[in-house]
Amino acid sequence: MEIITTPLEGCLIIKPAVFPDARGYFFESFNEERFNEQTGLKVHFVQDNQSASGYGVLRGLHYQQGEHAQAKLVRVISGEVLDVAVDLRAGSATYGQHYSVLLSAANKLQFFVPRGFAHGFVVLSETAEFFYKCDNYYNKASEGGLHYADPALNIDWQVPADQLLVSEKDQVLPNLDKL
Ligand SMILES: Cc1cn([C@H]2C[C@H](O)[C@@H](COP(=O)(O)OP(=O)(O)O[C@H]3O[C@@H](C)C(=O)[C@@H](O)[C@H]3O)O2)c(=O)[nH]c1=O
Repeated sequence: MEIITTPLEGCLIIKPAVFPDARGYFFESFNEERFNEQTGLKVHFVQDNQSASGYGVLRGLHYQQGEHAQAKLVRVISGEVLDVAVDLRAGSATYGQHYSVLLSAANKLQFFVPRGFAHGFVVLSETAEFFYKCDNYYNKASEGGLHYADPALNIDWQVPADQLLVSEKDQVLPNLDKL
């Protein structure tokens, strides 16, 4: 497993060690001891989530506030998505900046998004199944979000605007300057 740092401190790309053979492939999709040893973190995930979406579905940008904040380890089981993290850590040198990474069933990359970030993704393939671990439980009352098309974020979602499918909840999320 390889850890690749990104320009946003704490956001990490994880490249698993894959063992292909005549039958197919094998890899450890998560090993807590190895993950914490190689990242230097002490993360303990308590909830796994999975969603399925069609082309152009954009989920985000989401976070949970305060004591309910979540770090996420995300990956794609089928298809391909553009995954995005936005730095919302007060006082961070990269506050308001985002990082995007292509995650697919083919590249098997995982993306670690620390607490203090908003997270979202858009589906680039016909369909995609998305799987992620969270280090804190879902808490509806503490949900927060940021509008995906906020000009201040300037995120290139790689899907034409008229082909995006966004939930009603996500369509009315505020821009960064209203947080
Ligand atoms: C996130 C979540 C949702 N739900 C419920 C609430 C709702 O009825 C239904 C769908 O919820 P949402 O519309 O919020 O699902 P979705 O838009 O897929 O939300 C997710 O988006 C990505 C980008 C993230 O980063 C996640 O943390 C999460 O916020 O599932 C849970 O029961 N547990 C959970 O952990």
